[in-house]
Amino acid sequence: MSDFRQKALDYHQYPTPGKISVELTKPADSAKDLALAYSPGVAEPVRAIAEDPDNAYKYTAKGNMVAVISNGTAILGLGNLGPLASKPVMEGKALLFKRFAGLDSIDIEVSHRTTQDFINTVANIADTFGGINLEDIKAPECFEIEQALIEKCNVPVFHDDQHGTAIVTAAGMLNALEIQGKSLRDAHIVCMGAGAAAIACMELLIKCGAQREHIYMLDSKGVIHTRREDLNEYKALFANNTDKRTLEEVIEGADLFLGVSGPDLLSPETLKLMADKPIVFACSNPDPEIKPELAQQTRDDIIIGTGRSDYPNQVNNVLCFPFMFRGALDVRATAINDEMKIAAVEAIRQLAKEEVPDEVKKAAGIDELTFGADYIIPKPMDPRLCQRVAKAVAEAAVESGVAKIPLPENYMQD
Ligand SMILES: NC(=O)C1=CN([C@@H]2O[C@H](COP(=O)(O)OP(=O)(O)OC[C@H]3O[C@@H](n4cnc5c(N)ncnc54)[C@H](OP(=O)(O)O)[C@@H]3O)[C@@H](O)[C@H]2O)C=CC1
Ligand SMILES: CC(=O)C(=O)O
Ligand SMILES: [Mg+2]
Repeated sequence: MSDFRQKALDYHQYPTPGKISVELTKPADSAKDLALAYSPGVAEPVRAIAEDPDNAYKYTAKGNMVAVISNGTAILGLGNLGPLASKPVMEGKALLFKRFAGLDSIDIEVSHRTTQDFINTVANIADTFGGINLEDIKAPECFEIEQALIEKCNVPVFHDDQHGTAIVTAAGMLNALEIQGKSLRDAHIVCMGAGAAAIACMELLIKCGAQREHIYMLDSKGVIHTRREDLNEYKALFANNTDKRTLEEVIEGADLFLGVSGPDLLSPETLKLMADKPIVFACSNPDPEIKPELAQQTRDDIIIGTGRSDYPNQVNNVLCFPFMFRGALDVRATAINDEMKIAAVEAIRQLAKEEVPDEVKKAAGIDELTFGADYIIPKPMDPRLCQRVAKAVAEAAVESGVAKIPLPENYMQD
C-alpha cells in the first residue's frame, strides 16, 4: 500500500473514526440544567415554535446548520459508488463548513429507488436545517432534483457541484484571462464533461460574458453536436452545428479548457493544439484530466489549475460553498439566486489581487504569493474569504429581495 494511501486511511481512522462529531452548547451537568434542557423546560421552545416557526431560528441550532446530502451517484470523479461510500466526502464537506465558515453541518446519505423518492426524502427533512447542500449527485437527475427541492423547501438549496464549482471556475477563469491578456467574450472554450459541474460552469461563464457558440462541450461519446440524437435537454443547449467530432478537432486554437470529466483525458499532444497562452483547469478529483507537471513540461505559456490542495491554483468549490451558506444563512435568504452567485464570483476574484497575509503563505507552505500565473485564485485557508464572500453574498441577498432579515451588525464593519 502506498505511503499516502495509508496516511489517508489512518487520518480517517484515528484517534476516532470519521471527521466530525456533535458538541454541546449548553451546560448539562445538574438536575437543574436537565430540567431546562429537557423535560419540563424544553416544552417552552416547543410551544413557541408551534406558534411561530421562525422561533426555530431563536431556540434551536437550525439557523447555523447545513445538511450535506448525497446519494453517491457521482462521488468526486470516482463515479456511482453508492450512498455509504460517499460518506467520507460528505463528512469532509461538513468539516470544511465548520473549519472555514463556523457552520455546523451534518452529512446525510440517501438510498432511494426513484428520483422522486430522493426528492421526497430531502423535502420531508429540510425544515430541520438552515440550508441544504446537495453533493455528488450525477447529471441529469441532479438538475431535476435541485429544481424540485428549490420549489418545495423553505430554506436555500444549492447543488455545490453545479454552482459552487461554477462560481470558483468563473472567478479563476476571469483572473487567468486577465493575466493572459485575453477576453472571455472572444475566448474559444472546450469543456470536457457534460454533467453537473460542466453544464453549470458553462451557463455561468455565459452569464459572465462568454459566447455560447464559442463553447465546445464533450461527453463520454465525444463532441456534443446538433446531429446527435442521444442528448438530454441540458446537453442539447450546448450542441454545436459542427462537423467536428473529436477533442483534437475542437481544441485546435482553443483559449480555455475546462475538465470536469475524469482522469488523464487531456494528453500532452492534444494540449499542444491549444492557442498561445492557454488556460487549462483540470478539475477532476482526485485525478485531474492532465497532471500539472506534465502540462507545464508541455507548454511554458500555460496557466493551469486543478481541484487539488497539493498544487498551485486550486480551483475547487471549497472556495465558495462554506461562504455562500454563511452569507445566505446570516440574512436567512430563502434562495440562492444569480445575484448572490455573481457577487461571490467578484469577491473571490478580487481577493486574489490583494496582498496575501503571512499566515496564509505559511499555511500554504509557500514563501511568496502574488497575483499571477501560479496564484490566480485565493487559498482556501485565507480567513478573508469568509468575511468577503459571505458579506458580498449577504448584501446581494438583501438587495435582490430574498433575505428575510437585515444585514447583521457584524457585516456593517469593513
Ligand atoms: N474541482 C472542483 O471543485 C470540482 C470538480 N468536479 C469534478 O468534475 C467531475 C464531474 O463531476 P460531476 O459533474 O459532478 O459528475 P457527473 O456525473 O454529473 O458528470 C460527469 C461527466 O463527465 C463525462 N465523462 C465521463 N467520462 C468522459 C470521457 N472519457 N470523456 C468526456 N467526458 C466524460 C460524463 O459523460 P456522459 O454524460 O456521457 O456520461 C458526464 O457528462 C468529477 O471528476 C469531479 O471530481 C466536480 C465538482 C467540483
Ligand atoms: C470538489 C467536489 O465537489 C468534487 O470533486 O465533486
Ligand atoms: Mg462534489
